[in-house]
Amino acid sequence: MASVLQSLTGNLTNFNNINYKDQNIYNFDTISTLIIDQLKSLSWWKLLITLISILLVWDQISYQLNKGSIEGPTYKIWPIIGPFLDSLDPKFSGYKAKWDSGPLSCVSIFHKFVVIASDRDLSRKIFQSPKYVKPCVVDVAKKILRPENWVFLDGKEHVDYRKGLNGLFTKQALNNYVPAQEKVMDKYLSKFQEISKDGPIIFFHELREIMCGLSLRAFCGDYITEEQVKKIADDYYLVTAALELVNFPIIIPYTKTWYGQRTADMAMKTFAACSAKAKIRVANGGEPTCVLDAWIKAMYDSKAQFEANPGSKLGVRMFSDKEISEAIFTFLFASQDASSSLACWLFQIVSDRPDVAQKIREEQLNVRNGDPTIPLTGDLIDKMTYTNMVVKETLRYRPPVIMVPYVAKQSFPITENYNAPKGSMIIPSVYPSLHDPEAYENPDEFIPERWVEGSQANENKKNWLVFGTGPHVCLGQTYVMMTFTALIGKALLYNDLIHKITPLSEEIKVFATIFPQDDLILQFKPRDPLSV
Ligand code: HEM
Repeated sequence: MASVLQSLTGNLTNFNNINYKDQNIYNFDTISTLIIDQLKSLSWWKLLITLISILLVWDQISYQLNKGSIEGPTYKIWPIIGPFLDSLDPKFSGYKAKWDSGPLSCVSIFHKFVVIASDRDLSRKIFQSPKYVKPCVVDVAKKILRPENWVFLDGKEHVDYRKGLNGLFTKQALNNYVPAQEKVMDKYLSKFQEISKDGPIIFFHELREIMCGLSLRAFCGDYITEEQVKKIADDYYLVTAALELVNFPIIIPYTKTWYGQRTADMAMKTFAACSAKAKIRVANGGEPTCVLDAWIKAMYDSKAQFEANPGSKLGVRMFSDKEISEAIFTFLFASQDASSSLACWLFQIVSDRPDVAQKIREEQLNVRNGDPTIPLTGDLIDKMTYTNMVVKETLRYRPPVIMVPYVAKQSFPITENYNAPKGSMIIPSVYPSLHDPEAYENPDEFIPERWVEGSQANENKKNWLVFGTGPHVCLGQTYVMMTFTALIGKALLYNDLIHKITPLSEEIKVFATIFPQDDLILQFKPRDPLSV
């Protein structure tokens, strides 16, 4: 290294010693010639080492320039790559250390400069600044989700498209999907009893499967077959793996991204076929029972209104089966990991707290007037106030999405003193706001009662960043509250949940979202739903 520096500084010193004035060589051509001559005089390996040295110095300088006054390592400890190796196996403790280091902190990985906001108001500002930021997706996402997919729209185009989707996830629309979802719940809850009859087993994969089943029934109703649901549920983790933040941007056969793309293509083909069937059924007057029906009905209704009144504005245009299938895939993509995370924590938390489980059971029987066989409806779920608070507290205590990556479209003045450079990744964090002692007393304790109406937690609405905020706020948040309230209620009515607690149960594993490190070892033991 010493010889490298000598060679580098030696050549630069020679260059400086030239008396330009005397030789009257101010012009650019002459200087360029000089540099080329100097470089020519180097052997190839000296040249290579010189270039590498320049790159290393530039890497550190550009890091300093981007970092400015915010928290972060004083210099890049690992030149060029930065903490790349850590990012291959992200640790929750690493994120926590970053949040604790200051309201804004940074890291630099290869050429990517990353700014992390831990402060509530700065995080909100980022979420709500579509002028400066847009959601950041890994390069390969456009290939897997397809470049024309709506999730890549930005600004007004995104807002307009979103307007057409919001109606599919309102409470009123969701009520129509509940009966199909209840069938999925019943089927899987029986299966859970069966597969764990000999004692607690790992439930991580089982819960991912039921989540996929619930979503796909809500999205595609009975147009999708059991086998198709099973196939997509089994293979979906390949998409998650392909879309990890650190992944190779080119799709090479038999690599993670290739398997991910194949799975996505297979799922979209299935959804396109479901859409074609739904179009026929809805055209024949079928009432909506799933997202596909509701969307297609909105298209037909708009078309009919427009034809009756040609001067009017077309509300919802007709979408092709391909476009619909891509959008449905994004719903699955957005929901699958976060819902699976919530499912794991929710089942773990209620299993470990018999008092909470008991209160849920009492409420479940009460809202059904003592008849556990009463079918689920939106109105019934509305009455499950305590169960709903348990779901909400789980989302606060263990928020599935701990931070959301955005990218700066232009230099972004996040604070008076700090401008995040254009092209940097800017990450508003969710977790710290949800564990802020000023909003939530004893934030590291699980207290469902903190959500009673008028309470401090309920009043601190600005801290509730579980589903983001701003133009990209989660489309499925009402769906999440309804589905999980109904699911945990039914599960507890009909089962004793036995959790095998291990030293890793409360440790947090990061795999896109967060999970208990031991993957949740659980048993579903049948119980008489009438016994309280
Ligand atoms: C526990 C479950 C879930 C959590 C914690 C969650 C959380 C989030 C978060 C944090 C965002 C980013 C918001 C932002 O950038 O401001 C988001 C976006 C989104 N979520 Fe969810 N989500 C969940 C389930 C679902 C489900 C079930 C759906 C089903 C439709 C869904 C659909 C979406 C969509 C489509 C977006 C992108 C919206 C856009 O870009 O306009 N999510 N979600």
